[in-house]
Amino acid sequence: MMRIDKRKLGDARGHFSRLFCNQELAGAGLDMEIAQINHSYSARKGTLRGMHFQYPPASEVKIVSCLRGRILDVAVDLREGSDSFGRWTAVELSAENWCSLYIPPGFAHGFQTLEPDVELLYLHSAPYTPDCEGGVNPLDDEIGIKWPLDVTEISPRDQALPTLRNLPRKISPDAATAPPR
Ligand SMILES: Cc1cn([C@H]2C[C@H](O)[C@@H](COP(=O)(O)OP(=O)(O)O[C@H]3O[C@H](C)C(=O)[C@H](O)[C@H]3O)O2)c(=O)[nH]c1=O
Repeated sequence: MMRIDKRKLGDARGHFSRLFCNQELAGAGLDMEIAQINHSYSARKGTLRGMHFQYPPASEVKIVSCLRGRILDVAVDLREGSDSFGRWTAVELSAENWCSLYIPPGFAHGFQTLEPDVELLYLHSAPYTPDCEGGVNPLDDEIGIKWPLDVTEISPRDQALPTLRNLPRKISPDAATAPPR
């Protein structure tokens, strides 16, 4: 995983920044072609979304940016055979810090809003493929994500996601990623 610190080019009018550049990413050894861009809005502080991923052949890179408000963004390593399998890591993303998170294939992604009225932008390297959708429970004690706030909103689907030990299958890191276009 990588935190991307985007440059804000400011002047008297405000600022400008580059949200995505595959040339710059390639320069940092990160490979990404955009297949889909998603935008989510969460009204309440404490909203929990996740932990989501897609199985091969639609496993995907995600680059997540917080355009409004502030979140704790979390990823869990689900790659079969990984030394950090089942471990989570978190980064605070906000409109203020203007950082993005690069999440490679094989990681589940989720977040909790730390303010009301949060908007997120997702860049995906694979299209939404319902047959490849996967998820792991964000409240699984075995993973032990330390969410900072009491959960105020969570979808029934996310509440019912399997725990780590009940995942139907792991994600083979060398399996095909985004389907051929
Ligand atoms: C991703 C997607 C979803 N949908 C449908 C499926 C559901 O009926 C509805 C909301 O999807 P979902 O409940 O998965 O939305 P979130 O819980 O906000 O999931 C999102 O937030 C978590 C943290 C992520 O990492 C996911 O990539 C991202 O999809 O939109 C579509 O129609 N097209 C799409 O591309």
